[in-house]
Amino acid sequence: MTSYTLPVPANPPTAAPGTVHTVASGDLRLSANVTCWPTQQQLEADVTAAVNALGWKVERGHGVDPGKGHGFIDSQRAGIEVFKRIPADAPLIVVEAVWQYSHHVLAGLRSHRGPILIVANWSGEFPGLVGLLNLTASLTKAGVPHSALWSRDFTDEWAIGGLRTWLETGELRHDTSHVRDLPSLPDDPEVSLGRSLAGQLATEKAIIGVFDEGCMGMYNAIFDDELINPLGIYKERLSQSALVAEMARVSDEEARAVRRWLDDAGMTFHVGTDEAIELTEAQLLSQFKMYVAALRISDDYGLDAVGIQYQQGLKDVVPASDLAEGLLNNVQRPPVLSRDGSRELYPGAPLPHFNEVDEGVAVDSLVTNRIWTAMGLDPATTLHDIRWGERYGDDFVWVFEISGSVPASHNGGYDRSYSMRQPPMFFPLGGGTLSGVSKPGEIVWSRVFIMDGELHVDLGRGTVVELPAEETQRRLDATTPQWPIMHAVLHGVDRDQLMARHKANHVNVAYAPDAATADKALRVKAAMFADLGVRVHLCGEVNL
Ligand SMILES: C[C@H](O)[C@@H](O)[C@@H](O)C(=O)CO
Repeated sequence: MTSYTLPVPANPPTAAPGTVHTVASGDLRLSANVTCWPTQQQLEADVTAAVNALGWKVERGHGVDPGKGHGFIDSQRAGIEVFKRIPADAPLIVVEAVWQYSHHVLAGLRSHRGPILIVANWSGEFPGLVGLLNLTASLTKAGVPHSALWSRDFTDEWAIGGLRTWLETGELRHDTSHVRDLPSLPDDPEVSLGRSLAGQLATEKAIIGVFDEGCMGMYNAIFDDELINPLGIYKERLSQSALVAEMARVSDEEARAVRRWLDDAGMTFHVGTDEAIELTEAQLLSQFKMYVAALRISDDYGLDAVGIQYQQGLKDVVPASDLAEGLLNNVQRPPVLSRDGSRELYPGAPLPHFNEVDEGVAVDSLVTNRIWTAMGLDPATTLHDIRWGERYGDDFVWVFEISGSVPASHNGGYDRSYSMRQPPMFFPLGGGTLSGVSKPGEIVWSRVFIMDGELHVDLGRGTVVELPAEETQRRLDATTPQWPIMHAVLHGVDRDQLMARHKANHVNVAYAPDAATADKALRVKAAMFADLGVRVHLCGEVNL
């Protein structure tokens, strides 16, 4: 007998035959969970009907909290508690109609032994597909086997077939034949440029500034130092509190000068007076102070790229970081001087900004910035959420839609860019976007991700198409009208192939002036990443 207090072993529940368990991971923000709850209920009803029709029962792993007004797992702690009550060997479906924080369910999914399926509704209304892509990417980084499926309402043959396969075999494989490994590259001017830039980065090194790591549960977006240091990339860990402190040192006059510059450049600000639902002059002033402060701190630390998390803390202190982020990513931007007024900071160049401190985007933006600059191209780059998409004419046209800002050059300039108040359900203190419709043109798209403990990159080509104004508006209205939109057609990659393969909710894009130059830039990028030791995959039709 021992006198020590031993923990009482939990009595794990056993799986009932023919029963599928479901969970729903949610946002941390109550307002988002409450607003999106009816849509989630509809998706859960659709998925339950489909599973029942295949002869299986569905048991929801957690209840609805009437006090909160939703039934989402809304924290990591809540997720850990929910998973204690789910039989570890039962088939489990994570049902997502919303943007969700992957870490809410990661702990439970890591130790779950039964088959795991992540499903989302093919709808742009809320970022459920974006949530699915983050969770599958996070599980890929964590090495947790899983399958994924998406459908408008789970009544179509394709989705029902997929569901049946998963229920019968515990696994669902999709066609990813569009992906191939990079072949060895001939020594030509592009390959040689890629290799020299890789050599320079690895030896001279670069610093990415991270204002508070780990945004919105995006486990996939945290890149360990051990993985990025060999590329020559080092992190400077910064606190968002320091950003707020620096903002307080920026004068109103300096912030107003930023506004005057943007007004002169032709940008439109949709302002009002109601802080709760409209963009106000006070919100904008704060955002311009953040822009100046971010550049000053970046200069202090000698940063080569910077990322501001904004969520988990800063969203309750100051208006959105997006406007500052979009400005930083553009070559032409309001000048900012050092505190003593003696130097312009990062003159004539963007300071690559990686939204939501997505460190995969940080690595990519840095590499893109160097290649595009060396080739004499506009180095403005951004991430987008892979939000949704539909066919238009002969093409499947994606809605790439970042949650707040793009560099103005992607919209064709400041005079084609506008700022709207960020949606209150995600952004209680408001702040303006840097929005617009991305100009038609040729792009290189990419994603750096972690799989099997190594860095990988998917590279592909695409064309941004122009759609009639009413179709653009329909797509904006079907998603988040305040946010910047890109109508992207990916070359040789269909809808389901992208969804099945892409290991992130984010995709990086950069423009080239024509197809031949975009092909060349992609070749430089492939060569540079390969030389840095990143495993390069080509997706779809790529002219190497
Ligand atoms: C505001 C929302 O939470 C967005 O931030 C979310 O949909 C994303 O952008 C995820 O990348």
